[in-house]
Amino acid sequence: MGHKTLTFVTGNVKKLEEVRAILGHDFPFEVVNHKLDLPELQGEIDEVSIKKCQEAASYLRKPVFIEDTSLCFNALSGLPGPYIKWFLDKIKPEGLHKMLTGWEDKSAEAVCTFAYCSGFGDSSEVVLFQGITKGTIVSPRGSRDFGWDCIFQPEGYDKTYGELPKEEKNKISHRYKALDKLRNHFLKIEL
Ligand SMILES: O=c1[nH]c(=O)c2ncn([C@@H]3O[C@H](COP(=O)(O)OP(=O)(O)OP(=O)(O)O)[C@@H](O)[C@H]3O)c2[nH]1
Ligand SMILES: [Mg+2]
Repeated sequence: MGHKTLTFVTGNVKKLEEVRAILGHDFPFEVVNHKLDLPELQGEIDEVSIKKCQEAASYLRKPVFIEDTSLCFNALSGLPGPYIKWFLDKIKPEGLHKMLTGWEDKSAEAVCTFAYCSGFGDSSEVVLFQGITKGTIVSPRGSRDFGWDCIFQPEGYDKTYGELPKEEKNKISHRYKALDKLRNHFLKIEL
């Protein structure tokens, strides 16, 4: 069991750190990282993840999994959504918070979608594992180590992801919820 591997294609070291921490030592597959900055199609969350996964699998010519993270503002009908990376790059956490000035509704959803492709080629089937954590967009507080953590305050908490200890975030996060589904899937199937 211990020698089975799963290839996780991501260029984001913070994601990789969280994935390893959340899956922990009990997960019977070794997660091997392949660092690749993949082209990302525009569209709805599921579509973006499916294409990203097929792209990675056909490039590496082997089964892989990828992850795509969206931050969806309810007042903006789900935007920035899968485009959060570019918004964050250009306007930083402060700008993201300011985007909601003028809107009473500051609620948001952090959406994590893992996609696994067991073959390669354009028609290969892709399985999705999605986790959603609801929260509120607040002015930046806490660690700026990772993306927009400092402006996302999960529902039921008075701290942002950036203020919570890593172990706490990893128990309630969008990524944790998605990985829980992925874990159950891989525990059930024989690779
Ligand atoms: O504060 C955060 N807490 C998180 O839990 C989190 N997860 C992702 N992100 C950021 O949101 C964008 C997603 O874009 P994204 O999914 O395309 O990622 P990426 O391009 O960095 O890596 P990858 O596509 O190679 O895997 C990128 O800016 C990520 O840094 C997070 N920020
Ligand atoms: Mg990306």
